[in-house]
Amino acid sequence: MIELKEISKEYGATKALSDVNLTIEEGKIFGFLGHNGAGKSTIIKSLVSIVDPTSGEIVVDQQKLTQHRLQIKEKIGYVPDTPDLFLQLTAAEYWDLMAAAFTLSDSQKEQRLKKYTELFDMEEHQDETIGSFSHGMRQKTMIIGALLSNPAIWILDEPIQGLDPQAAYDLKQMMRTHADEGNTVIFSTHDLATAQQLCDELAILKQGELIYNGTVTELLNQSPNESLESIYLKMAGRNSDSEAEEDDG
Ligand SMILES: Nc1ncnc2c1ncn2[C@@H]1O[C@H](COP(=O)(O)OP(=O)(O)OP(=O)(O)O)[C@@H](O)[C@H]1O
Repeated sequence: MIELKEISKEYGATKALSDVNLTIEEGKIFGFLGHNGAGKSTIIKSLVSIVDPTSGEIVVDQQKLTQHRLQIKEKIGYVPDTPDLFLQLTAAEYWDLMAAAFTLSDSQKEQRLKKYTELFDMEEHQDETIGSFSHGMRQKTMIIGALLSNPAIWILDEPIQGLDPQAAYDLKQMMRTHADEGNTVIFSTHDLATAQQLCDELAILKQGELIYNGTVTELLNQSPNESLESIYLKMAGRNSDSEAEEDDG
């Protein structure tokens, strides 16, 4: 279980997160939704220790992140929002690096690489440099790297973006399977259909504040005759800003 307790983050004068409280259970797909700049990546980067919250606490399986960073990082597979990393390495070299970081045995590495490179049509491209790949191929390279350790917590920042329909379908299936096996899957998205299709639980952020936490069904039940898009835009969109209403009127 992951607990976010009163998490705030300031970047200078910008308040990216304001007192966010959340609990994320195992065996679930948990989605973050929110407009550009709402704070999704900041939460995700806080979970994977790239960003340190200004205040508050993250607790994973009863361990405080600040006190057990390494043990917690070992549980996590992370797919960043930009796959433009390690461009000089070949895909195989990148996966070797990930396998070494998680101290996988050769047989574990080979078995998992075979499975995932086949699934993502990457076998033929293993020895090409990441810099020569399309956006989607870079994304697949990062996804495979994150899965090599069979992580108990799989965190993906806008993972569907840039994937072709087949790869997007395969990734969504893998996220479902990974959660059904008892792991935690956390992702951010702008795509409401993906959120509706995948999320067991949803958090909506607006300007760093948590404005909804619950299931998609519960959200839809709040306004039975409305689509998720309409409900979401009323909550998180421009029309919910009093400033915008004042400007209009
Ligand atoms: N390194 C940084 N330095 C300064 N401000 C930052 C930094 N990273 C994020 N911010 C600011 O924090 C706020 C939240 O950004 P964040 O990237 O978490 O949003 P997001 O919901 O992931 O947005 P998007 O959907 O556009 O990726 C924004 O106002 C952003 O400008």
